[in-house]
Amino acid sequence: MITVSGLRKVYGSVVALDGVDLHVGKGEIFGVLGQSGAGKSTLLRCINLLEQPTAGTVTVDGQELTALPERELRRARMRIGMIHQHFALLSSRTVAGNVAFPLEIMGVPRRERARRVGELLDLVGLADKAKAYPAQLSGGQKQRVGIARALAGEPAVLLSDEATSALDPGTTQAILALLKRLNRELGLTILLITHEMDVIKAVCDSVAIISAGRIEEAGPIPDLLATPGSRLVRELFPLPAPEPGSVTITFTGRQPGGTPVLSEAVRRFDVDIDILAGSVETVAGRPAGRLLVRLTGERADAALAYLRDLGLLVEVAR
Ligand SMILES: Nc1ncnc2c1ncn2[C@@H]1O[C@H](COP(=O)(O)OP(=O)(O)OP(=O)(O)O)[C@@H](O)[C@H]1O
Repeated sequence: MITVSGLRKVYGSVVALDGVDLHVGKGEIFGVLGQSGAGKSTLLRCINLLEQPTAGTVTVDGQELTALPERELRRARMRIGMIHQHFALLSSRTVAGNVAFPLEIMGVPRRERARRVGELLDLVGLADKAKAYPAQLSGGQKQRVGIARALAGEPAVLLSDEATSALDPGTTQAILALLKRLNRELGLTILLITHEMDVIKAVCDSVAIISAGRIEEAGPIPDLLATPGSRLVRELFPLPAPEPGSVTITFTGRQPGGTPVLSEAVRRFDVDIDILAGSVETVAGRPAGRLLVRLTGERADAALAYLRDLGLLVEVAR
């Protein structure tokens, strides 16, 4: 749905994007994770061509935006919704007026506009706030208005620029749940940028980690969880450096659910497992995590092979 190839953006002597390749599949929630200054906002602005890339191409929904003349680009941009960290609402307009704004620009007739605004406010759970002004809303409600407005043009993709960074943790989870629901119910493709791992954990199917204008690693989260040495895994589940002979076991979310795999290994192979450190969390709706253990017993190697067969990533420190 979104393909970015060889994207470069240079501001004077600053290389903000240094050859970025990215592919976001239809119906995916794709997260770009990176620290401040990594190039996330520049990437998002280059994807909807608010910023002209120095080099490279951007294709959205089959249309190469970097090849379009300005007039066609304006039309194509209407199919790209965007939500912002600080909501970017018009303070002099009501909630309904804010959501109606893009429809006015598109020339949608008044009655049709009113109908669409009603539907969109229903969709985001704000039907009772149509006549309120932004100043009368909570942060979470303002972001719901932002989302309704972004959906007005029936976009193929929604870009989210740190949309939950200004919200408290509870409100963040509610907004992420709303995005997930829109993704599922409307088949909406969402590309979000964030510096928060919690956002990635809560809703993303795929992730790209960006650092100094380059993509360090990218892919579906279950694939990255199963990749030895993955930076995502190291950041999600930090562990102390393993001593020689100790074993790092990564639960990739792919092992059969409901099986207590470690106690099963202990029983079957008559080994002892000493857990030295670990963390397990729900990632993309599945339990995943890492344990640092010491495994002892005559059949320790067979126990490790058994765990590998179950889809766990097992690494023995040398
Ligand atoms: N308009 C600009 N002019 C000059 N340099 C810029 C401009 N916009 C961004 N940069 C530089 O490009 C680099 C990437 O910035 P960008 O805003 O994309 O990072 P970011 O990952 O979004 O950071 P943050 O999370 O702090 O917003 C930074 O070094 C920044 O200073």
